[in-house]
Amino acid sequence: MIAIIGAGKMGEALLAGLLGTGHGPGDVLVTEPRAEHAAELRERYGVRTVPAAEAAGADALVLAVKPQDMVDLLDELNPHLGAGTMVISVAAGITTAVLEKHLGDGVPVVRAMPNTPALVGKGMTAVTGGRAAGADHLERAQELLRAVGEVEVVAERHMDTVTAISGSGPAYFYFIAETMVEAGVAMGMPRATAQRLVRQTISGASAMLGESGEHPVVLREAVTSPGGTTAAAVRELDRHGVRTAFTDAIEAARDRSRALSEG
Ligand SMILES: NC(=O)C1=CN([C@@H]2O[C@H](COP(=O)(O)OP(=O)(O)OC[C@H]3O[C@@H](n4cnc5c(N)ncnc54)[C@H](O)[C@@H]3O)[C@@H](O)[C@H]2O)C=CC1
Ligand SMILES: O=C(O)[C@@H]1CCC=N1
Repeated sequence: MIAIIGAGKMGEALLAGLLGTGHGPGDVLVTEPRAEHAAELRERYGVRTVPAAEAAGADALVLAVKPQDMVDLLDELNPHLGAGTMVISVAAGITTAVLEKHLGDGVPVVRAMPNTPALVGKGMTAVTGGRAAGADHLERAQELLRAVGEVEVVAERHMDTVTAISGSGPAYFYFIAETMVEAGVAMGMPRATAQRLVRQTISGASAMLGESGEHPVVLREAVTSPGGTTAAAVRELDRHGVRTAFTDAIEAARDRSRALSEG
């Protein structure tokens, strides 16, 4: 039995991803304190919603509450944990040391950082194991998360960078998409047309990146005709320091993830 505690944006994406890839609604318990949302989840997915103390007996607990709510939740779960229950936290910044401190040293914990494309089975998750997590626990966590996309095992020191790159990463693409749509509208294009062009362009570009195995520079060069339109656009991006802005943004996300571990 898998229990998802906190079915907000990320918890629900994992729930939907798991149910879409072979897990039945009877295999998953959900804890969600917002009563109205809990009712929607029961209706939409056919899962059972239960209090945290009951969910704590599942074989694998996936904790998807906000980092700021995590310590209270860990303290609430601690007395109810089943023997051998593995705990997977997806919270940004919450270290395996914090999880162990509040759950007990012998509890196998895995810190994971997924992203919302898990909802459509295209997630990217990085995982790292705590002190009591053996190879079998890490394998079980990977197997569970592979249901919603790809999984990479990383050293814990990289987890804040993972959060900044793949955890928050989808938002950067939506930001670009939003900007491209608005640019089209500003130039007089009907909004629906701009949205269609941008949606298919970004999903086509992503598919090429994913399927070709080419470095992004090679793919960008193939679009950049000598003396043409793309070169003119890229020159403007460079003039405005967009590369530096992106690097600074990703560093800010990494630093925020670090700060969240300090409470
Ligand atoms: N949204 C994203 O793209 C990603 C989020 N995460 C992590 O997932 C966690 C949740 O983030 P979001 O889903 O964006 O936030 P959210 O605010 O949408 O979801 C949090 C959920 O937890 C519930 N909750 C609060 N206290 C609870 C408790 N004591 N027991 C059970 N449920 C409780 C809330 O009602 C809410 O549904 C965060 O720790 C975040 O760092 C990780 C990767 C990506
Ligand atoms: O914004 C956040 O804090 C979470 C973690 C990664 C993506 N969303």
